[in-house]
Amino acid sequence: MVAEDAESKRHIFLTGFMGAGKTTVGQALAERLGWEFVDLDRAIEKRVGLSIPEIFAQQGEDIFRHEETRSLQLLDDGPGKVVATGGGIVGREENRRLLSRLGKVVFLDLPWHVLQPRLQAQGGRPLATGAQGWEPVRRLYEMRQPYYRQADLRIECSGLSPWQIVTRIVEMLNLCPEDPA
Ligand SMILES: Nc1ncnc2c1ncn2[C@@H]1O[C@H](COP(=O)(O)OP(=O)(O)OP(=O)(O)O)[C@@H](O)[C@H]1O
Ligand SMILES: O=C(O)C1=C[C@@H](O)[C@@H](O)[C@H](O)C1
Ligand SMILES: [Mg+2]
Repeated sequence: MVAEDAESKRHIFLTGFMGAGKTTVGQALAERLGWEFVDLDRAIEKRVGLSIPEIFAQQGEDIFRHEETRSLQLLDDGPGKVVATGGGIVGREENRRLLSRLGKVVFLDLPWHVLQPRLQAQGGRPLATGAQGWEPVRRLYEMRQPYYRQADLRIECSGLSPWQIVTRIVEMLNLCPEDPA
């Protein structure tokens, strides 16, 4: 059992829907802080030896979700890391407990009308292909909002560059106030 003290809450987790900028902002935040960056989706792909679309197609979503929880449990005891999570990580209660126990959770909040074109342009996400139209994806977005909103910090990202978002996170979490952006 990990104690819920400042020492155990060392990581910074970026959460938010698919396409919200977790990877982009996470990399920039890690660079700004000089911390290691971890992308949980990439960590799962490496451990399983398959891409996320392959895991969903060959093993199913349940196995993917199991691996997702595992990837949180496997975050080691080393120094704080900036962690970009998968868009669905907030779906499991166990994950939500792990996130808040292990670090500060930052929700990158964007309205659906900004996210949808990004998802359409990029493709490659099993739960957001648009193959059944975009309404089921929008519903998933809406369903997850209350869970994302349990974060320690919510950043309204509309109209902000990744670097501006990073500056806001650093300021709001008081991460290195002596170091100007
Ligand atoms: N603040 C921003 N302003 C404009 N475009 C952005 C911003 N942040 C990210 N993007 C762009 O949005 C797209 C999605 O970003 P990114 O891959 O970082 O999101 P994500 O939340 O990690 O998505 P997922 O993990 O679901 O694939 C990319 O094309 C990225 O360049
Ligand atoms: O929102 C989701 O459920 C997902 C988001 C991606 O980051 C991946 O974790 C996977 O494609 C599932
Ligand atoms: Mg990502």
